[in-house]
Amino acid sequence: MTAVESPAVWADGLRKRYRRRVAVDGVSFTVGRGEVLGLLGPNGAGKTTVIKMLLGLVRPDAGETMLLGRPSREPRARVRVGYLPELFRYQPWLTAAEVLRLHARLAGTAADPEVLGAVGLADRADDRVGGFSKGMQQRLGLAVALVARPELVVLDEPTSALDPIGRADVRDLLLTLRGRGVAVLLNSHLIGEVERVCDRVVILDRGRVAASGTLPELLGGRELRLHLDGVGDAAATRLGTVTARDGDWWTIALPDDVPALIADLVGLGVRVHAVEPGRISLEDRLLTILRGNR
Ligand SMILES: Nc1ncnc2c1ncn2[C@@H]1O[C@H](COP(=O)(O)OP(=O)(O)OP(=O)(O)O)[C@@H](O)[C@H]1O
Repeated sequence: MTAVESPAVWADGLRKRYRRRVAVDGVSFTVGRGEVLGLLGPNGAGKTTVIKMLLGLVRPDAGETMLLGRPSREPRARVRVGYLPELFRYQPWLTAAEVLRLHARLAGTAADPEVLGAVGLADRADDRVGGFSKGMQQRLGLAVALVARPELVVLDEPTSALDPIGRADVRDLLLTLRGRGVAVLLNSHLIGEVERVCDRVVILDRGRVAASGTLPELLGGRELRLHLDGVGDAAATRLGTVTARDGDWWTIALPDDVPALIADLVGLGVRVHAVEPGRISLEDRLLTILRGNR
């Protein structure tokens, strides 16, 4: 496998323990070139620890990681990787342009001149970072992640300080990056954001992968939504696996034979007002997975 064909991220069997607390317990996943992968999970699930192990900032107790076809521990693997940490702070006495030049120099390249414009800071290039709002600092952090024209961008909560327009800008930016073949690993609690931009999702819970797949695999077409009244015990049993219920709306696992189900429900005295394909939200899916995991 050449470096070009290899996935942007390859992680196999990652484990990390802090004293007696197991933070990450056998996590494996890949991020393809040009793919946007969302890392989701509750507080303390191990997302940031996984990201830090990938980037060589935390040493795994076990497991292997490759970035862009090279072992992550090699500094050369990280040259084409942009990273926005969860907690970011830049030298307050430097201007935005100086911060970018510094980071480009550290990466051994020239700064991409378009990057401040891409994060909406073109007119603040010569202002000192100490005078930036939190959201502006986060935008600068994104610019830092992109300044060396990376092939992989790792973003840990990139929009936590941003207003709704800033979030929409970041979504557009991620889609532009994907269009250029840049891979993105996105850790975010903003599930709507993940649902809009990610091709694939890995859900971590208590240090393990609780579920993973493309959005259609996780959400699409495998459920049916029914608006029903008069559902007695026999009809409820006939419905099979109920994944969600909101008053008279029932969401069930997609049965093999929908017309047969409807005929049986009518036969059991149920009034069927509506039947529609169910595509549940990622948030509902996440909650179902996490609750099932308790
Ligand atoms: N440096 C550390 N020392 C001790 N424990 C740590 C350290 N870093 C992380 N942990 C523990 O590892 C677990 C996973 O933490 P991590 O920060 O990876 O979670 P997360 O999924 O990113 O959470 P959040 O969504 O709250 O940011 C937690 O129980 C945390 O307390």
